[in-house]
Amino acid sequence: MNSEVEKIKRELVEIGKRIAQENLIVGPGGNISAKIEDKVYIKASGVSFEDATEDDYIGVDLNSGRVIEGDKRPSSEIWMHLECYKVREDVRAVVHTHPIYSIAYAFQDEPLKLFTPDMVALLGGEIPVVEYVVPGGKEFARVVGEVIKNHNGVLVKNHGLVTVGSNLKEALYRTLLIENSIKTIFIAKLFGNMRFFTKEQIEEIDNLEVEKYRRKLLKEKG
Ligand SMILES: O=C(O)[C@@H](O)C(=O)COP(=O)(O)O
Repeated sequence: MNSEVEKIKRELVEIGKRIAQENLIVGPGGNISAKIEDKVYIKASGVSFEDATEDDYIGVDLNSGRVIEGDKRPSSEIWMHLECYKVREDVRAVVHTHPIYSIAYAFQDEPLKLFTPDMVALLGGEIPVVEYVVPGGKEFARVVGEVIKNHNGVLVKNHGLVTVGSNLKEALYRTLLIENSIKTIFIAKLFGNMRFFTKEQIEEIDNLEVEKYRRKLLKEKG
């Protein structure tokens, strides 16, 4: 195994454990992957993030979906992960989780709009909601891929959240930020007031040199 593969598998294990600690899934729910050239390393199906070791991350050929490394079955969401890489050259990592607030929010039929500088800098735009699709198939992959062409995440009704990034950390931070932002909306509505950014405010933040620097750092270092 080459050192790049060893490194990515170590990172997959680490990020998977963080996902479990953050309660973004329960038991074997959710899956993550990372791309190296024309190979994708993805969690094995049915394995819990908290238990997963490096051997539970399976190498799959990006174009055919054929297993090329590992002796377990890859995640049932392999087609969705491959589709995210195929629709966007810049995507190098995919995180799929089942976060409580995100699932609840998706029933509102409203895209998640931006209301903090972090959201503008990290999410890069609103997060759409799509209708429920049977998990694990090519239709699910198609529906998610359609949104990922132009967005860094998608909320799937009755299911969960998918985020992408140029590395695993960026994809994970997007998941955490979406879940936290939805918690904020929930609390703000209890207090009684809530205000989203205007188009002008978003553009203003997007053009700030300090935000460009922060974004660049995360993309480079992961
Ligand atoms: O919700 C599902 O069934 C899947 O999307 C899932 O999260 C876990 O599937 P595996 O990766 O096959 O364990």
